[in-house]
Amino acid sequence: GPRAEGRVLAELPQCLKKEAALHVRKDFHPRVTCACQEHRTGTVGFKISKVIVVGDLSVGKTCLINRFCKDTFDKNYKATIGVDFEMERFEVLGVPFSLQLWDTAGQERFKCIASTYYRGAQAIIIVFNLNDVASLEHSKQWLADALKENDPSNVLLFLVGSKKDLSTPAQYSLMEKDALKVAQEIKAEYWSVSSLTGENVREFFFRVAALTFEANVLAELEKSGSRHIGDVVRINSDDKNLYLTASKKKATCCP
Ligand SMILES: Nc1nc2c(ncn2[C@@H]2O[C@H](COP(=O)(O)OP(=O)(O)OP(=O)(O)O)[C@@H](O)[C@H]2O)c(=O)[nH]1
Repeated sequence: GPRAEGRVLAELPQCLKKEAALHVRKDFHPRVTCACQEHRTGTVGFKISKVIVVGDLSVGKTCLINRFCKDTFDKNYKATIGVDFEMERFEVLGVPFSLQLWDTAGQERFKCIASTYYRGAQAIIIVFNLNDVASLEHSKQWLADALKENDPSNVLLFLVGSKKDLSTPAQYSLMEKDALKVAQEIKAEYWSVSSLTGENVREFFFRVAALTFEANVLAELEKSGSRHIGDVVRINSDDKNLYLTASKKKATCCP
């Protein structure tokens, strides 16, 4: 079936909000597209990228993963004890790519177990409930805890408001304003979803897969040593993206 073959991404999925996006390019980075066409993606096609999902208890982390991976929704709350994970296969620009989605416990008493699984994440998804402002306020603490185990300059951040179906348009737009501010502050990409209706769930995870893939290919090209004008040399760093400008070397195929 289509699942076994992976979810196919031929184009870059777009962000939800331009003011809180990891980047706003229309397409994959030209070097990434080029490397994929020329089969120069090295080990990326064999790699499994770890993505961790954190946030307060009952904000809907498990439901979000289950909606995407299994297309199911459970209205009953069952606390995650420690951690759980799902594998999801993609094919990005013709290259196989896998994400390991780690569902962690939000309950305080399970947090110490869960946090031992934070290490080595390439993307961190912080989930809050769009109908509970405290859960948004706690997102910075969740991020701080997750970053203790990871290299902040090498990880992609996503801030996801959940349970959109439960808020009125007026409530939603108020909450979104605050959430966009937090997202900008922590340099995360903002999304809002509903696991009940499925709104934005697929779009969101496709975006996570695409950006994680892109970062992996750029890192691989970086490792293999060739640098070109306009290359991103650091992504998601503190001083925004740094681009190489002083190189006289010409790109081999792409501008
Ligand atoms: N209406 C609505 N309810 C949701 C949505 N997502 C989750 N829920 C409900 O919220 C409750 C908690 O969902 P979970 O996914 O178990 O929450 P969690 O964040 O994994 O909780 P912990 O494992 O304790 O950290 C459940 O009763 C879900 O049915 C949503 O999009 N809409």
